[in-house]
Amino acid sequence: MSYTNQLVEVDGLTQSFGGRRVLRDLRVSLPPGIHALLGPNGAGKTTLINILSTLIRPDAGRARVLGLDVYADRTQLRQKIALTGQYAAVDEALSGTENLDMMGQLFGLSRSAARRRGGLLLDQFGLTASKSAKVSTYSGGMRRKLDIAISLIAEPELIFLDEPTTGLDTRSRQALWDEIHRLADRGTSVFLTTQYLDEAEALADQILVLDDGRIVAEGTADELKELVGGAAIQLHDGAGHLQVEHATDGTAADVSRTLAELATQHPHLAVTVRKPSMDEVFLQLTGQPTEGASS
Ligand SMILES: Nc1ncnc2c1ncn2[C@@H]1O[C@H](COP(=O)(O)OP(=O)(O)OP(=O)(O)O)[C@@H](O)[C@H]1O
Repeated sequence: MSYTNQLVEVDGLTQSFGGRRVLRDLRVSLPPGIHALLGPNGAGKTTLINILSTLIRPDAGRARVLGLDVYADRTQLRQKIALTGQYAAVDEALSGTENLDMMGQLFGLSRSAARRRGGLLLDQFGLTASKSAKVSTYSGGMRRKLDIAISLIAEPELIFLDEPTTGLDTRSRQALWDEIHRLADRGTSVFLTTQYLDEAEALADQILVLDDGRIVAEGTADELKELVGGAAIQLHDGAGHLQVEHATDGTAADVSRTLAELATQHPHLAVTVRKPSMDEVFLQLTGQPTEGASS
């Protein structure tokens, strides 16, 4: 297998904790870009992100990120990636600005560049008013935002975001989405886990669905929707009960031909063209609704 140019290459990756298999013989190959890992609670998402970001040594199999082995080349790899979700980088005794200054300079930015970019990130995440206060006085949400800002300061080649918007307010969530798009435009790849399907759909080029330690589906949001069946024409009675469902490829020609047939048989039923939502896709693939499912 050639590992050149791939962002992530995983082959036969297996991980167990206390005799329980959490990842099962994973095979994944991802080009640079934005990738979302979706899965229900306990599916193994954090375990996979921890292996790819060098925090855990896998039991068996190979994993390469940016062409580097996650264990053998971990020192080199750590200089090219950033990981959020653990608050590990945040120093409680320093202010928000000081944390960003320090991490920016650790990643090789000049003092003035670190201060400038740090100021921008503090502003984007709504932390400007608290920038001089010690982090020990921050709320949980504020720490989370600062953790994300810190990981974005050096514009790494690849950033891992473990459920980055869980618990964030709408403004910060939007700020993070904007920042992810901006980073991607500048060539930084993103690998994120999320329970929000709209987030995966809005951000990711490719979505991996992980269930019980296995990748059960992979593709763009549209490709995943195709997997659970394409569009359908539905006819409802006056009480809103579904009476007839007819598959369609969704094209105008097919919809109009099908409707012409249905109209003669059921002239008084109401027509809807239904497309599967990402929530339905997720439910069908994993058998579980998502926490973030809105419908
Ligand atoms: N260090 C560990 N020791 C023992 N069991 C672990 C360890 N880390 C994870 N597990 C178990 O492995 C399984 C997968 O956990 P993981 O955190 O990877 O799932 P997840 O998909 O990220 O879930 P969530 O969405 O709830 O965060 C869980 O059953 C968890 O309890």
